[in-house]
Amino acid sequence: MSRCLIIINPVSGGGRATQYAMELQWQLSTLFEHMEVKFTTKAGDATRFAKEATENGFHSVFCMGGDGTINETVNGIAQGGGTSKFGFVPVGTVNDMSRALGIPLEPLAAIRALKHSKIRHVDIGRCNDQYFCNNIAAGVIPKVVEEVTPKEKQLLGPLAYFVKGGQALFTTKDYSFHIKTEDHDFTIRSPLVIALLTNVVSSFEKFMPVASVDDGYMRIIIFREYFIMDVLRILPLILRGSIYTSKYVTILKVRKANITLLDDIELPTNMDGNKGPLMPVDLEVLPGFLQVYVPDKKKK
Ligand SMILES: Nc1ncnc2c1ncn2[C@@H]1O[C@H](COP(=O)(O)OP(=O)(O)OP(=O)(O)O)[C@@H](O)[C@H]1O
Repeated sequence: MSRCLIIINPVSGGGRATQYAMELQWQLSTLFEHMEVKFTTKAGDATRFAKEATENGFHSVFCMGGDGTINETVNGIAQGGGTSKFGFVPVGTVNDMSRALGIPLEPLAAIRALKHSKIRHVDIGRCNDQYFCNNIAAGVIPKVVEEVTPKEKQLLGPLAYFVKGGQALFTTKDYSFHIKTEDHDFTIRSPLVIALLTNVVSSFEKFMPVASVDDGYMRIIIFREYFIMDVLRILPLILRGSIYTSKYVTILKVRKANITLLDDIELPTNMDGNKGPLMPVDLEVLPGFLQVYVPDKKKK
């Protein structure tokens, strides 16, 4: 009997998820004989639910939420052994994973697209003993991203992160990182380091156009030290999609990396929009690990 679990975060995207719960159940009832629905009540629930379902042989685990809920659910599937297939309906503010995978940003369209879906084997990253689907960032931006309030998200959508991130760029604070990969071993001062698996960061779909979700690599993007005046040049480059070829970043295409902070401070990271581990981080790409439902244009 094919079983699936649906995990719903009732607070994602300002509480939008619950209004689509029935529609999602109805859609999946045409694909699965047995369905369970679980609502999260706190951080960590989605990971626990997804881990249990994967360990118990559920064919698929779906979640409805933002990138934070997706991250938690994928962590659960990975911790449970990775056998369950993964699907999601985006109801968050930024929805980077939807953008990277071509899943409609409108929840009803994403639910309907499940009918004409196929499985794509997508890379995920391991960071210490956790997993990420899109990015892990350390430096000036992650600090302020955590300060974006639900009200700001509701009012401004992804722009809330852009405004805060833009403000953070004006904080020209640099950190000393030691970066070691298969081919590199060096120390560098930088205000912001991002390890990225896809082409999208904070809704900017042209951030890393040369990357794709299943190329088996992550890009380590190291922002160079810059001056306040440079910010006015950096922001348009990010918007235009040409930051990755600019003089403001160094990019390493790698499968593994170890990033250590040499300054004697605690620097938090941000992982797929959630609070990530403290430095140092040990990173590794797990190529094609996650089996994800994505729209199949041919079937449609
Ligand atoms: N019932 C709950 N009440 C409060 N927080 C919850 C609940 N269930 C889950 N969470 C936490 O909410 C966090 C944020 O969720 P998520 O990222 O999915 O939505 P969002 O913040 O609205 O979207 P975005 O990241 O795009 O801004 C998750 O990391 C999760 O730990």
